[in-house]
Amino acid sequence: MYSLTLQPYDYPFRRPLRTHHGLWKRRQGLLIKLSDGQREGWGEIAPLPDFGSESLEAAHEFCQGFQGHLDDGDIFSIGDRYPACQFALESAREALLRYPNPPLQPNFPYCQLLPTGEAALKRLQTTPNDHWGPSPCFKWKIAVEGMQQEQDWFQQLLQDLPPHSRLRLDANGGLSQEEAQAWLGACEGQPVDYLEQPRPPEAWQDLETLHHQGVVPIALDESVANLRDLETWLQRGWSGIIVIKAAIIGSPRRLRQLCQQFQPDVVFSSVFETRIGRQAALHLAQELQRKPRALGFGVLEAIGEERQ
Ligand SMILES: O=C(O)CCC(=O)c1ccccc1C(=O)O
Ligand SMILES: [Mg+2]
Repeated sequence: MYSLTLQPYDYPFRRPLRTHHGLWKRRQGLLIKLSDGQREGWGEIAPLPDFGSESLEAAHEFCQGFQGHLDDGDIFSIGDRYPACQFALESAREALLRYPNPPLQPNFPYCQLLPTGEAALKRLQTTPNDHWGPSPCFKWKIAVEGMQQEQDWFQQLLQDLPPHSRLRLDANGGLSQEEAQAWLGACEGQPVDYLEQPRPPEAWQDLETLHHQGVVPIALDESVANLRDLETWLQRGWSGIIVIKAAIIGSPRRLRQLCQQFQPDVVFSSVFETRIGRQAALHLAQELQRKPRALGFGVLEAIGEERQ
């Protein structure tokens, strides 16, 4: 039996982030503490309803239902309607079992999220190259402004990248199939890791088509936001990249099982959680990410330092 304490948080980003889903200004979530009297473990509920997770309100109400006490059986029987709660409570339990918990730094580098639109160019132009390390990785959001404008900026961005950089483009499902084809054309021969979620999840055949063109790998993100969708894609034999937003995907235990069974090429990625959720996600990344790909946790410069 554990005691459960809930601590809501709400902090504004120093810089709001623009994506195809809109303007994002703050992060709200719920820190949870499990204690067994001797040891404690923290977890974080950082929902992303745009990606199909439960809302913060639903998660909060669900956790309040335990009235401060729960056991392993409760943790492992949380319904799939509460993926962020599954992640938070299971990872708090794992942190408790590891207690006292040494901070962990996996050896993978981070991919730096650039500001959206033209601001990315300014960021690169005003930052000394050596700030980014020897072989930097950057992510840039697209499908926010018009395509021609973005492709012009993209050409400039390629010029401005420090030597030996890699770039990831994330459309958040906002391109038409024709636009996605045009982006693949623009990326050909360029140092682009992948084009992330060019089409919305319902256009899954378009995503397969784009990936099989073989120009630049396609990464799924919104398409695999929960374990059921992830399993569907893996059973269908998806051979492209899979972005794992650990904080919203659901049960870490079931995620481990799927990764062991299918050995997918995964990249772990932030949902702008605090260091509590990030720590749990990085533990999973260390365990489950097979290729040494930059982790999608280079987000502090894009949104500003968390106020925790
Ligand atoms: O994945 C990364 O490199 C940065 C994180 C990121 O882009 C992101 C952060 C919060 C919510 C959605 C997304 C996204 O990948 O679409
Ligand atoms: Mg994405």
